[in-house]
Amino acid sequence: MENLLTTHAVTKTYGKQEALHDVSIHVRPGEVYGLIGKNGAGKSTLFKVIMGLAGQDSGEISIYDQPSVENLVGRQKNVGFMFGSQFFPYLTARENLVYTCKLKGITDKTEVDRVLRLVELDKVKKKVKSFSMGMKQRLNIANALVGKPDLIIMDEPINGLDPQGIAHFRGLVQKLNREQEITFVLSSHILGELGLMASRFGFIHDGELLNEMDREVLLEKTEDQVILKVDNAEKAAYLLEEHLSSLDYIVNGDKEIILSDHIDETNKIAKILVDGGVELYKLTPHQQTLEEYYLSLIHQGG
Ligand SMILES: Nc1ncnc2c1ncn2[C@@H]1O[C@H](COP(=O)(O)OP(=O)(O)OP(=O)(O)O)[C@@H](O)[C@H]1O
Repeated sequence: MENLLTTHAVTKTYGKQEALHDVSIHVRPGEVYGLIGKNGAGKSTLFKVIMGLAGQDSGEISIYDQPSVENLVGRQKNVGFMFGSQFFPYLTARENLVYTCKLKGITDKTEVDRVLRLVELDKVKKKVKSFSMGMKQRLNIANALVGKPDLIIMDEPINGLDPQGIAHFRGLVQKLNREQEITFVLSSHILGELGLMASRFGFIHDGELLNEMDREVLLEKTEDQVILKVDNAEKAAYLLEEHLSSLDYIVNGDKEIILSDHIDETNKIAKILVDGGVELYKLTPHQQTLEEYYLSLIHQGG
């Protein structure tokens, strides 16, 4: 089986608003797939369509290489889904999970203990209302783990977590991925948050999938740059274009230029600018961040 989950050219409109346009994603078994897109990009809609909670206008969903149009119940059984927390605050984690088991028709009495142990909530007795955000998130994962799904989909799971909570969440996802062989699809509007966690990425923007790529490829794309602070960015750009070949740069405001090539020639660059009468305040080497790469991807439209 090459892909565990695929969407084939899925399109979905709400009235006149096209939330998804021809979206095809490919999630392979065993990977942690990060779906990245800013607010309103279509992430939640795609997950709802995958889970059968919203109908698509056209296109298909396949899970385990099976077109799942007819098999909605099977789809929901095989996939653990987290879409915001919907727990009873006055019940404990265990009591909430007993309820989930009932909803899913699971009669195995050991299932609640199994999932509580996996997320390290088995010793916690207090009610969910006094849980921290991090504990609620672990309960969310436990909830998705009920019934031993092979695939867990989580919409914006990192939203609201502090750095320690994010680190714990990351460790848990990686452990479940490795030891329980669970495939994850996680969405975020911040690439950096999933940068350390996901092995593959899909970038969605205005309802369209711009690109899918492995993490190694993504990391190669974050390139070395040089940032020039000058008194006149427009004039500096003109001078550099005149003296250097194949120049890749962005003028950022009136006083800044971000250069992506000729970065080993900083002496030459400084001389061109100074000789041309541009005042050079600062020249700083810079490693483009994942977030900056993502913004440039959106800017280019793919
Ligand atoms: N039930 C709905 N009725 C009408 N429009 C909707 C509905 N749900 C989503 N949309 C619209 O579809 C587009 C995609 O929304 P969606 O919620 O899927 O994006 P998202 O990437 O999950 O963003 P967010 O993180 O803000 O939820 C948006 O323009 C949104 O306004």
